[in-house]
Amino acid sequence: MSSEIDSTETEEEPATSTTDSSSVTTTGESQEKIQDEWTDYEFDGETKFSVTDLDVWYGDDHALQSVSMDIPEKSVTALIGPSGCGKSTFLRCLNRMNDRIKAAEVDGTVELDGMDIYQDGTNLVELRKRVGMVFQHPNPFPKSIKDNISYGPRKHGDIDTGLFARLLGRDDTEEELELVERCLKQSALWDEVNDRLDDNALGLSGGQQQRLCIARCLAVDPEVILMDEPASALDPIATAKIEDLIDDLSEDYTVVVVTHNMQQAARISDQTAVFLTGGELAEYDDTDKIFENPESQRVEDYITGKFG
Ligand SMILES: Nc1ncnc2c1ncn2[C@@H]1O[C@H](COP(=O)(O)OP(=O)(O)OP(=O)(O)O)[C@@H](O)[C@H]1O
Repeated sequence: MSSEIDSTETEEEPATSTTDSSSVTTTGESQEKIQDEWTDYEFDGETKFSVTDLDVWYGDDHALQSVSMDIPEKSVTALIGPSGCGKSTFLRCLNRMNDRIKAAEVDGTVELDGMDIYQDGTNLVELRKRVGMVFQHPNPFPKSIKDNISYGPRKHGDIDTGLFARLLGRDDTEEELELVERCLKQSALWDEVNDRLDDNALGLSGGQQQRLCIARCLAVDPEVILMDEPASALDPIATAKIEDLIDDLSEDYTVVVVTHNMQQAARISDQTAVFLTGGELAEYDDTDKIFENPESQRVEDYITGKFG
C-alpha cells in the first residue's frame, strides 16, 4: 500500500527529489514519492475527461488513491501497470461501471466534457451510450451478426423494425442495414462477414467476435470507447487487426485502453498513464516520453521489467 511506502519518506526531503531517494522493497518495487509534475500532463487539444482526486475502495481495499488526470479527446490513452494496481477500476470509473459492484465506493470527481458524471441525477443509460466499453473476452450476444449491432439502437428506440412499425409502414429496415454496414466497415469486419449477416455471431473467430463487439459499441454513437485488455485473448494476427482498428478509431473517438502489453501501449497510444502498486498514478505523459525517458525510477523499473 502506498501509505506504507509514503511513511518511509522524511518530511525534510526536498520536493524535487526524484530517483536518488529510492530504495528497493521486498516486492522489487522501489520506494519513491510521486512528484506532482510527473502526473500533471499538459497536452494540446480539448479535454474529454477531467478526473480529480479519485479514490476507490472495495470494502477495506483502497484500490485507487487520489488519482487526478485529464484525458484528451480523439486520441488513445493507455493505462498500464502491474496486476492489481487499479487500471480496470479506473477505467470503470469513466462510465460508472463500478456502480454495479456492491462493495465499490467512489470519491472524487470525473468530468466528461466539463460535467461531473457522479453528480446526482446523472442518466446512466445516456452516460454509457456516450462512453461505451469493450471487454477482455469478446462477449457477443447469441444472436445474428446483424442483431448484435442493431440491438442497442433498437433498445434505445433509435431504430424500429418491430411488427407494429412494419404494420404501420414505419419500420426502419433500410436504416438498420445501413447502420449494420457502417459499423461493420468502421470495425474492419464488413469484408469478412457481409455475406452472412444472419449467421449466429458465436460462429465467428475470437478476433472477429471482438471486432463485432467494437461494432456493437459503435452502433449507439459513442464519443468514448473504453477497452479493457481488448486483445489479450487473441492471437497475434487478430491482435494486429485490433491495434490497427484502435488507431483508426482515434480519429473520431476518444479511446482509453488498459493493456498488460507494454509494446502494445507503445505502439497504439498517444499518451500513457502508469499506475503502480496501491492504486497510485505514478506518471502520465506522452507515450514516447514514458517509454524513452520516464521521470520516475519506479516507472523505469517497471518498464524495463525489474518488477511487475
Ligand atoms: N469487484 C471487485 N470486488 C472487490 N475488489 C476488487 C474488485 N475489482 C477489483 N478489486 C480489487 O481492486 C484492486 C485493483 O483491481 P483492478 O482489477 O482494478 O486492477 P488491475 O490493475 O486492472 O489488475 P489486472 O491487471 O490484474 O486486471 C485489486 O486489489 C482488486 O483485488
